[in-house]
Amino acid sequence: MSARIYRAPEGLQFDGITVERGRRKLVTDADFTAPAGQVTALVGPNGSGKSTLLKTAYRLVRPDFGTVRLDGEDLWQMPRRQAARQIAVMAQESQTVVDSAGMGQSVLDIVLMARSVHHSGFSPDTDADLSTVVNSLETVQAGHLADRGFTELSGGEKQRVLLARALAQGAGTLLLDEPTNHLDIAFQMELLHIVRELGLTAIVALHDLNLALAYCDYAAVLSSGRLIDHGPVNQVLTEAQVRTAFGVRASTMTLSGGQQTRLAFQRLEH
Ligand SMILES: Nc1ncnc2c1ncn2[C@@H]1O[C@H](COP(=O)(O)OP(=O)(O)OP(=O)(O)O)[C@@H](O)[C@H]1O
Repeated sequence: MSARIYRAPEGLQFDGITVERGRRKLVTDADFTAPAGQVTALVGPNGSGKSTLLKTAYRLVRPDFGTVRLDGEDLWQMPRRQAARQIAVMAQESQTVVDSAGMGQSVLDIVLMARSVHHSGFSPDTDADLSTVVNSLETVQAGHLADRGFTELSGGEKQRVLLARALAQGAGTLLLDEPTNHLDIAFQMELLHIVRELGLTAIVALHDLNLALAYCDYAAVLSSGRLIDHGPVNQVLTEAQVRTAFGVRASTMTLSGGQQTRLAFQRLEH
């Protein structure tokens, strides 16, 4: 199947990205642009390469081939701090990393750390930093957690704080790897609503295809490390594509007088 390639003049562009480990290709020649100011869902079965592809954009995994560009500029050629000012991340491992680094630290301290990318050396936090942090916590309805210790929070509370931390970084691009883990259904929807309302360039790795349909503008589908489709979410997350990518029977339902679609799933009988 040929992938529909949408190229935007600006945004986050993956240009022929290949990641290898030994003789194995984890991602093969991935080629798409997450358009500026839009939310792109990155979907695909377990192990299809979603996290690996996102890691090439937040500079945890250097691509063996290809280039990741932000608004035309090669991300891997930028100074680290410049890249960090432009791209904020909420990764799957963020909870563990912050848990071990944040022993004894308050939520406020944890979120304030995100502002360090705007400081040179050890310059102190400013009132503007504090106000950004308080606003970010309030945006994710976690203002009441500010004085609590991070490690004592529930999984869902930690996810909210990590989203606040990503927002407090003040970057124009957000990368969220399965951000709805641990969240109750109301806050799963709230989180994606918040992300969409921000108007930033965002890529969100998601397993829930209905959340992708409800809150994302675009979708990119990975299967065995290859990008098999990309485009407007309603044109990509179809019954046929779900069957191809996930081996699952999907039936489309329409909502809001036909304006929106959702999917119901059934196991394929072999
Ligand atoms: N450092 C590594 N060395 C070797 N293989 C790796 C490494 N990191 C990931 N992989 C493999 O690469 C493949 C893609 O992994 P990745 O985590 O990117 O998938 P994913 O689509 O995010 O999966 P999931 O939905 O389960 O989180 C998997 O088979 C994984 O085992």
